Amino acid sequence: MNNNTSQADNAPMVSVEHAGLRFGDFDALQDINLEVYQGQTLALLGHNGAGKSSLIKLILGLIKPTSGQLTIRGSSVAGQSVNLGYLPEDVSFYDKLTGKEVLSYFAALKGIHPQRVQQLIGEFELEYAQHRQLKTYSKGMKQRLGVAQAILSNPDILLLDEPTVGLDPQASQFLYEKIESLKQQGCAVIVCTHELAIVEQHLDSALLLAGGRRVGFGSLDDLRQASGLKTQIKLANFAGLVQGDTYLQSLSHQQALWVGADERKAVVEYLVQQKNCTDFNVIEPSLAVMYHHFMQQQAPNVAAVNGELTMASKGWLQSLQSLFTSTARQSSL
Ligand SMILES: Nc1ncnc2c1ncn2[C@@H]1O[C@H](COP(=O)(O)OP(=O)(O)OP(=O)(O)O)[C@@H](O)[C@H]1O
Repeated sequence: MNNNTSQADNAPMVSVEHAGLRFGDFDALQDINLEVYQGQTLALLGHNGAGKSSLIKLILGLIKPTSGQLTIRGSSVAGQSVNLGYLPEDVSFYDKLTGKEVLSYFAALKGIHPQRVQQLIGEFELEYAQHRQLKTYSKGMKQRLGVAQAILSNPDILLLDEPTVGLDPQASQFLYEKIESLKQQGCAVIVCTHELAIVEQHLDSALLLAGGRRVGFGSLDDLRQASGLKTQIKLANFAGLVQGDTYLQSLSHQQALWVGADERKAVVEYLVQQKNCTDFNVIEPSLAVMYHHFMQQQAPNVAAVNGELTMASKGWLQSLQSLFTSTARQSSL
């Protein structure tokens, strides 16, 4: 892993241009564009079936795009010699092996020194369980082992498919701390997740997918700008400040000010200049709020299922419809 070059003059580690992926007559991905740089984390977000895992498989070179192109450090995936680490969605190892045996097996496959195995067992706090069979491991222990396996070779690019699913908050935090330290060493991290609150604290950019299409891409600030969602500014002395101030009155609604991303800086500067404004709190739209905003923009294709918003592909909607029809038919018999 090389972290000597600065991000600014660096070529992207991963670049995807107008990539599409078809399974038969079904478009799993359409016109996807993204870039990920050294030392950055990209979050892949989207509803079930949006195409996140398919995109990860494209980047890994496990499947080929049916249109567009994908390059790793400027070379086509097929010709690249970059070091990739991967944690699949449903990580499962042979459960009669011990944790140490699993890591040693992968290290031997990749020609990695056994010392690295012992180092990772220590880093991932698995010393106490290293000689136990995996069938005795909890979900969190297996997940830690899975991430340790993914970073055995000090990868340049690390792809994690739902790494924190089923983990308690502390275990999730632990994994993201590991990801942060890999980023510091120059690793580009791509993480696919539904856990927006935690990934929001660690991402550099996010790609939002709906129905196989890109519906948002960029840093949190870029997404805020693109969404048009407003920032809330809560004033400790709301009435005292807003009364008689036509500028603040124009921004006020329900005991707070609401400002667009482009006017936020000016409003904050204005407030700082007000003598009786001693305390205010700026609340940006969260990643979760923006996620729902971008998904709802796809309203014609969105179906509410089990109380959750789910983007439905045409085929999926049709099968759901026929299921309802057949259930209705059965109940009327
Ligand atoms: N091998 C395949 N053949 C046909 N269709 C596939 C294949 N793999 C995936 N798909 C379809 O492509 C779409 C995207 O699937 P994918 O697994 O990438 O979604 P996802 O965003 O990772 O979903 P989840 O959040 O549920 O894991 C889905 O409609 C899925 O059924």
